[in-house]
Amino acid sequence: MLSSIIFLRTVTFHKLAFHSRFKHISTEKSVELKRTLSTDLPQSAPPSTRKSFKTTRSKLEGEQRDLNLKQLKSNGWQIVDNHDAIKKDFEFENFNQAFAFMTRIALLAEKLNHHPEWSNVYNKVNVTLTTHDLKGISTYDVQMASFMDEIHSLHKKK
Ligand SMILES: C[C@H](O)[C@H](O)[C@H]1CNC2=NC(N)=NC(=O)C2=N1
Repeated sequence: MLSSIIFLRTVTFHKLAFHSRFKHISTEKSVELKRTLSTDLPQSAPPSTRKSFKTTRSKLEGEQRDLNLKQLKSNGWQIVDNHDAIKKDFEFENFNQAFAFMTRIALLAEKLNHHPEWSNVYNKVNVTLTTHDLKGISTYDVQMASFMDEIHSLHKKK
């Protein structure tokens, strides 16, 4: 009788110890993972871009197009001749940083169902953005470009 009580107390103690240790790690890790994988723009991003992911997808035309392309050009984006797209080459400290950038963008691409045309060689990522369904540059391309510039500013070559 006594031995079974001692046995049960021991088992209970180890269970509680395991749970609290595992729970601590999982909470900490899950918070870190959430932050790393977030597709929300960092707090440093201009408030306007943070809200813009809620907008619908529409092809840029007229004055809206001119204003947005002017802003993108000032951030180093170029218009691709022969097809309505924007492009930019990003450089990072190393491959790890380049891949971390691509991982963040990939999560946004899946969230928006809007995917970049891109290539990566070591610490460089070359990006072209256009909206195939609309055969041109859309609001999603502008939002993705802004997000790329914001994430690049966190990882870029010092
Ligand atoms: C079927 C799928 O939803 C569509 O092809 C999506 C996927 N990702 C996309 N990405 C881009 N850049 N343009 C699109 O038009 C597009 N369309």
